[in-house]
Amino acid sequence: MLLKLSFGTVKCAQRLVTPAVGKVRWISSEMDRGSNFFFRQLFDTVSSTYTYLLGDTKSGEAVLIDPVLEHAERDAALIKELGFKLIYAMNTHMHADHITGTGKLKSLLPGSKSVISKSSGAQADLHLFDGDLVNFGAYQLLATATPGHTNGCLTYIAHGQGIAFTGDTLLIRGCGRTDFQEGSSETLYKSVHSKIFTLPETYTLYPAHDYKGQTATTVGEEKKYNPRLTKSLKEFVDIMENLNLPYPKMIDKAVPANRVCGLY
Ligand SMILES: N[C@@H](CCC(=O)N[C@@H](CSS)C(=O)NCC(=O)O)C(=O)O
Ligand SMILES: [Fe+2]
Repeated sequence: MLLKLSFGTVKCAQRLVTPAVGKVRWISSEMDRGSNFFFRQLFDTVSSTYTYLLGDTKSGEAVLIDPVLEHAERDAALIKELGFKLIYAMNTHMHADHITGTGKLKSLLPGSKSVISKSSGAQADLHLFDGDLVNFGAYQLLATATPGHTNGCLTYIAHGQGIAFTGDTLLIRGCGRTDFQEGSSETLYKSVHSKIFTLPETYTLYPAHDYKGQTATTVGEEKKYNPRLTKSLKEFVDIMENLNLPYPKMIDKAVPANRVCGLY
């Protein structure tokens, strides 16, 4: 099933336009400074969560991936300041360690819609299925099902930019744990090997968390250096069974809240 999500053309905000060239230069993308693709990585120090703002500086349409409730005002202010119109507040999955900001952002930025996978079991304005395309301006994210950490985990791939947002499926030199929600080490291993490690090695990967201060990785690096996912399936399952991680402090509050976009 291919669901195309798109909004009508949105007029470029006045202050984003450089009259001489008719497009934005001063908030250029970190991906490709010659394009209209805008990228910004934001961070929550409490849960070590990365939030990503992506936008089309020409149309003004933007999406936000994995916003955190406590930073909804920060994110909304940045979006407004830059002249973007948020069309989708999206989650890679139903988080267990923090409450999503998608519900609050809908009221801070009227017109935006919350988005998550159908198989997450969470409420949202739009439910995604594997293979759906999320359009914002001239750009697209391909929603790719990568279950294992949870049933509903999606990796959002921007093939045009050679980047992907892996949520908790693949972390830098790590991966999401599989000992709660609908976790399955076998499923996660298959997801990574079939959907992420098959991408071009130059693709940059942006995870939902990092606990050591790193910001991004590449497919090639993880295929070579990931200490868990370079192993055989059997060794991987054994590693995952022996992680002995403490339960996320917020899990009992976060999961019920995230079933309803953080509005509880
Ligand atoms: N200590 C943190 C939770 C840390 C944690 O469990 N992180 C998750 C991603 S958030 S669901 C994870 O999958 N970690 C894998 C790993 O190897 O660290 C807290 O209490 O919130
Ligand atoms: Fe998670």
